[in-house]
Amino acid sequence: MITDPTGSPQSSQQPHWPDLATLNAVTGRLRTRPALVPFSETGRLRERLATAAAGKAFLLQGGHCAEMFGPDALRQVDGNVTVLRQMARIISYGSSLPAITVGRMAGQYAKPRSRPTEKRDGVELPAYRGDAVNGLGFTAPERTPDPRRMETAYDESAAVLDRIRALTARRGPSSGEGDGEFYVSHEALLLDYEGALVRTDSDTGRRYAGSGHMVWIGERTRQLNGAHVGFAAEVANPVAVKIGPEASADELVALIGLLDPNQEPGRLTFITRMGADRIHDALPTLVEKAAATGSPVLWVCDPMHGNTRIGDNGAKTRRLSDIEAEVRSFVEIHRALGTHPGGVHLELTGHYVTECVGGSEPVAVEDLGRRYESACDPRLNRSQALDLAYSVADLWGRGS
Ligand SMILES: O=C[C@H](O)[C@H](O)COP(=O)(O)O
Ligand SMILES: C=C(OP(=O)(O)O)C(=O)O
Repeated sequence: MITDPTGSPQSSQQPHWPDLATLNAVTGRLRTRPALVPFSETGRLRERLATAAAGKAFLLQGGHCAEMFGPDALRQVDGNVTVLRQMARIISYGSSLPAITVGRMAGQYAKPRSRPTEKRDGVELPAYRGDAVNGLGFTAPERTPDPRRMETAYDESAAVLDRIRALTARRGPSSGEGDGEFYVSHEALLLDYEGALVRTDSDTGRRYAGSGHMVWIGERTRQLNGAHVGFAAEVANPVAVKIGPEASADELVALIGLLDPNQEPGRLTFITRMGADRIHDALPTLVEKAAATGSPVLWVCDPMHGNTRIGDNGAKTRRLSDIEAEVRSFVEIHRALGTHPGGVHLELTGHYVTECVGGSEPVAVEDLGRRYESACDPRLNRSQALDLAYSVADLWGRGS
């Protein structure tokens, strides 16, 4: 696991809020706000994911690496929803499986970082940790964590959800089955925010993360005794855990015991992010040992996070060919083991950016500086995302 140099193992990757009085006031106000998503929708997503775990549906999860605040970001929602729905149709058609579409949207405002600070020209400042924590601008005031940003994150999430609902409202009998269904997810990283938005369903008495339909725990925060796993264990949402190449089978078995002790289909997803060059060594044992527990876990491939490289200009990039290779290996491994490859988890945008290399409208290494707009990690642009959707449709279609 990637260790965290900044926080205690109990609650790693948390900001050092300088103003605790404001923090308490903000979390107090957040506790009075309604959940952002209805419990009924969250429950329905769990049912949908159960079908994916059984090999009868496909999970398409994707969106920005880091969502940002403001009108530009809100305008980009349309492009992201459109590309995800286009991908879902391509994949569904090619694989003959219904696609469950889940945005990395309406809450993806907090980022784990490899290093607590960033240095430029001899100046060292706190690293950007997502708009819910601090600003991207490289100045001391911008980079100082500000708890009031968590309230903005709530308001921005609500605005994004409104826009998604407007875009996905059924338009009549010609709209395909499931077209009105679009779910949202994000990394449950910022415990002050997530904790303040837990709500109890008075009908069932179950506790839900009210910040989104599905939440995941990142590779850097999945410590078995950590606060993030503890948080996920307490809520009834579908939860996912990112699994990198250093994970041990014992850790996965322990995560199953902690997060899905009753082995309920649709509850737990493992999102594996191994890297194209490591997946063949790392994944098979993990899948075999987890499957041996009888767990109905849903296996999803994130082919982005294990394939990040640093380009000549110092910026992070990813090659579409590596991304496709990891997805191909993921499918081959699951097919060989008799388990189900359940879907993909992607960083993408519906807009034309030049952050990842390759594709049928190729982005070359020399193009990377042209439209590199991500606040954190490189995303597939619309054309690359559609290229990948065709490869995925072909891979899943061959096995059906
Ligand atoms: O999106 C994921 C992580 O936040 C990201 O990969 C960490 O990036 P860093 O290594 O630049 O901190
Ligand atoms: C940080 C992320 O991934 P990981 O935890 O797999 O590194 C992410 O998906 O934003």
